[in-house]
Amino acid sequence: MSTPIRIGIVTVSDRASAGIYEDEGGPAIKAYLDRALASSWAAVARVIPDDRALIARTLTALADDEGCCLIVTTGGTGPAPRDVTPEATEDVIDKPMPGFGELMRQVSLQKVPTAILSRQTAGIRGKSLIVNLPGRPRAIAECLDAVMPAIPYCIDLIEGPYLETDPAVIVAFRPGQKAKG
Ligand SMILES: Nc1ncnc2c1ncn2[C@@H]1O[C@H](COP(=O)(O)OP(=O)(O)OP(=O)(O)O)[C@@H](O)[C@H]1O
Ligand SMILES: Nc1nc2c(c(=O)[nH]1)N[C@H]1C(S)=C(S)[C@@H](COP(=O)(O)O)O[C@H]1N2
Repeated sequence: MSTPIRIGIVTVSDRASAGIYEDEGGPAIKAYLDRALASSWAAVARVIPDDRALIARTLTALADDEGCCLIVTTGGTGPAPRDVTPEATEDVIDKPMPGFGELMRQVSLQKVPTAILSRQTAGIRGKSLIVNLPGRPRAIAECLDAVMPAIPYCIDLIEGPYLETDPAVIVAFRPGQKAKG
């Protein structure tokens, strides 16, 4: 039996982690991936406060111990004093992938002028791709729609599992391969 594809979902929010409000971000990422992915996969979800060392430890554990090929974070990307998700991401990655943040800010700017306030980034740790999303739950689909087409091929390149998407939702682009569907 092949190992199931594991994807980390990390909500970074002081208030959601304290139970002051219900986390909508993590479930929105899971719902998005359930729609977009045709491969069977399992979510490894965490809800944690905006603490740089804890975020870094959580990302490391999901990549190294839980074997997640993709880790999507939500929250903590802005300019506020406690927003440190990009710093924690940079603490643990071997390789930055700046195109993700650039593209997500560009598409988000079509939706909201404050898109430039997000410092969201991405990078590779071992065989894991880490992608930051802003905290507002509605930002999740706005950002993932933009970067999702490139994610399966990125995971191929880092020798992760072969991720299939539902082409009715997202067409995965793999250079040299005809689009399916
Ligand atoms: N996980 C979440 N679930 C539901 N709503 C959220 C979540 N994260 C953020 N939001 C909403 O988006 C707004 C902006 O998110 P942001 O990440 O800036 O929160 P924040 O002000 O840093 O506070 P916190 O870290 O306590 O979520 C929040 O005020 C909240 O209304
Ligand atoms: N697509 C999208 N991007 C967005 C937003 C949004 O609503 N949609 N909110 C912006 C706002 S208001 C902020 S402050 C920054 C940082 O948000 P965070 O600190 O919750 O990560 O993301 C920005 N990017």
